[in-house]
Amino acid sequence: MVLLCALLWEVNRLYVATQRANESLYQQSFKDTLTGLFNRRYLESQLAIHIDHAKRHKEPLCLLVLDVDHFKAFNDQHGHLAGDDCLVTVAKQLEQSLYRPADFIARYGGEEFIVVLPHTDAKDGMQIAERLRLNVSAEKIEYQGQLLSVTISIGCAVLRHSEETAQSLLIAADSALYQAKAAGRNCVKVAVD
Ligand SMILES: Nc1nc2c(ncn2[C@@H]2O[C@H](COP(=O)(O)OP(=O)(O)OP(=O)(O)O)[C@@H](O)[C@H]2O)c(=O)[nH]1
Repeated sequence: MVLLCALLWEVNRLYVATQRANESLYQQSFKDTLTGLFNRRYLESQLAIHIDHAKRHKEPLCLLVLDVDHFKAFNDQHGHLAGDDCLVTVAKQLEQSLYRPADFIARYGGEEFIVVLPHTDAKDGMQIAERLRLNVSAEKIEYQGQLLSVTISIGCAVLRHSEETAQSLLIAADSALYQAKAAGRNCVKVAVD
C-alpha cells in the first residue's frame, strides 16, 4: 500500500512537472529571444483576433510599424553586438512608453517592431507614436563606455472598414513607414486611402 501511494505520488509529481514544462515552452514560443518582447508568431496569432473584436464592437484600432533608422550603418560602425544591445534598449524603451494593458508590442523581425493599440483612433495613435519616437531618440545606449543613440521611423494605420484584414492593415502601416523613411526618417506618417 505504501509503495502504491509512493508510486502515485511520483506519477502525479511527474505529471505536474511535465505540464509546467509544456506551459513554459508554449509561453517561450511566443517570445523573441533577444529582446524578450512578443515575436512575430504571437503577433500573427493575436492581430486577427483584435481586428475581429474591434470590427464586431465598432471600436477603433491602430497599428504602428516601427523601424530603427540606418541600423545597418549602426551595426557597421559599432559592431553587431552593439546592434543587439541597441535593439534590447529600444525594445525596453518602447515597452515602458506604452501605458495601457491592452496595448502590445512585438518584434516583427530584424530592427522592425509592431505596436497594436486597441480602442485607439488615428489622433491618439499618432500621439502615442510620437511619444514612442521621442522617447527612443532620447534614450542612450551604453556600449563599451560609449553612449550611443538611434532614431526610429513609424508608419501608422487605422482600421477603417469591414473588409480590412491583418494583412491589409500591415500593408497600409508599412507603406506609411516607407513614407516616413522617404521624408527623412525620425518621423511618424499615417496611412491614407
Ligand atoms: N545587430 C543586429 N542587427 C540586425 C538584427 N536583425 C537585423 N539586423 C541588421 O539590421 C540591418 C537593417 O538594414 P536595412 O534593412 O538596410 O535598414 P537600415 O540600415 O536601418 O536603413 P533604413 O531602414 O532605410 O533607415 C541589416 O544590416 C541587418 O543585418 C539583429 O538581431 N541584430
